Amino acid sequence: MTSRTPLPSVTTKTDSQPAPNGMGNGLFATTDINPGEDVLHIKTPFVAVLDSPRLEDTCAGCFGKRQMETGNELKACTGCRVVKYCDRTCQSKDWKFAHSLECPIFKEIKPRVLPNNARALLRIVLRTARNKYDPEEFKIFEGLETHINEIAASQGQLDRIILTSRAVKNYSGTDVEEGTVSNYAAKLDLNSFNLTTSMYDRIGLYLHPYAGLINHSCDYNSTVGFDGEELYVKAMQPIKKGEQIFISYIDTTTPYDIRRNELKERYFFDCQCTKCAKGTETLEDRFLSTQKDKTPLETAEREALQLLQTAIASDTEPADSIEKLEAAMHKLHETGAWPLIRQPYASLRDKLIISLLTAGKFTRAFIHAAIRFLRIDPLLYDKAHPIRHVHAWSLVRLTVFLSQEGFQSDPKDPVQIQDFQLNFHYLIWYILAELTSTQLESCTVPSFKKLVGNQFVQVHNEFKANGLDPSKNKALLSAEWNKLERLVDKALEKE
Ligand SMILES: C[S@@+](CC[C@H](N)C(=O)[O-])C[C@H]1O[C@@H](n2cnc3c(N)ncnc32)[C@H](O)[C@@H]1O
Repeated sequence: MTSRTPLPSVTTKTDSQPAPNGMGNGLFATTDINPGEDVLHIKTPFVAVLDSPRLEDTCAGCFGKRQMETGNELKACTGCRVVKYCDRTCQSKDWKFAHSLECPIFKEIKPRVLPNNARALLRIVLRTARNKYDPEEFKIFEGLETHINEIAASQGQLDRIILTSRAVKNYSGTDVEEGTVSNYAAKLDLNSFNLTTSMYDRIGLYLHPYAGLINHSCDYNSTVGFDGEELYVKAMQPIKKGEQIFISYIDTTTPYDIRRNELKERYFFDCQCTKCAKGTETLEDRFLSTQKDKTPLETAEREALQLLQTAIASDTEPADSIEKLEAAMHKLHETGAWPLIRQPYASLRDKLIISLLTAGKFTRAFIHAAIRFLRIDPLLYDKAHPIRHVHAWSLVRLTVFLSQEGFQSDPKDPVQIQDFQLNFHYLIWYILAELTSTQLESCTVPSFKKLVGNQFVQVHNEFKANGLDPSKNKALLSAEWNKLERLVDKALEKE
């Protein structure tokens, strides 16, 4: 049963109610919800804007969704030349939504480009002045939490909000009072989401007041994803009628203290979820040994984090990043007590895979993607979690690439892939078959599911054209799988 709220763009199986334990309001299931089902689907944002670096390479109308399908080269808006679009369809949609109002302002202040939060605030103010918001939606927006008292106590954030609001008030010429604009800015800070592609890469920020009502738990039951401008909140576990919907505001794979500090600093609350109730007893906090003296571990962590900082600095060359990330991972590994899944180890590997791809080191990227797929993700993420599916997909893409382009192993690779005599085609089929068979319960968004489904059909048809059907050859598939397991084990021995 899907119900419609009185809000025009919202379809949901929830309603909003006061939540227990001082959480303010929250969303609660109005029916039982199965894993993979939509808890909430929002067609049109209240506001969504691209991060400044993405203005260059992402369509401001479809946020990359149509762009991926059409492959069109983006064209800059001829008025302001700040935002770009796939074509007239994307341009005219955004023009009607808000760009007609902001375009003359962007043009006037060029070459300066406002940062993402100021552009979002400007859109809210301009749309409000033109009565472009649905009154019910706006009422929920006005009721959203701001934590203005806590913000007032942290001078840095207050100063930033005041400066942004003042600038937006001036540029927009609105007669809304500066205090009200600041209140909107505080709401935006607290309640906005990372706008992501259907592959879960961040591209901007997004706000819808109804989605802003969802509270956090480190032991969350739902996840958020975007397909263009559409937001999907999907159930990751079975949710019973009356249960509260929880998402994660932060990376919940980090240890207890880090999670709690982040929630306190950014969202001003002490998390009381079931995971935090277990304190430092959960997987995320565990070391491999119980040595009493933690100094060597703390030193290794500090040094690894320093290396990470320099590795991700914008002026670091990919080859240099790779060296630093590998050195950081080695430092943690060397302690003999740091599990692969304990942060920052797992996220160092994520960043390493990206740097290896950028540097064209595809064989090593494949090895680390396989380690992540087999040894890390199953422990860190629920099987319906979109991150798991996206990582599996990137392993598929890498395997396809190696199988089509051929490869030459790098002597620096922890193992030489050719020694394992992998049959890439069967591996690709196997991972895609797994991904496809779990699509229904997975929390990924429709475009992602379509991409995976199409690729599987294509790969399966190629096998069929050669008179083969991998689903009938379980022994061969399992032999390939064992080879991959061995490759991963050997690579980890060398880490
Ligand atoms: C995005 S808002 C969520 C909606 C909010 N409850 C409201 O009524 O507007 C985030 C704020 O909700 C509250 N909140 C969310 N999750 C919480 C939790 N697990 N424990 C306590 N407060 C929470 C905090 O005040 C937090 O700053």
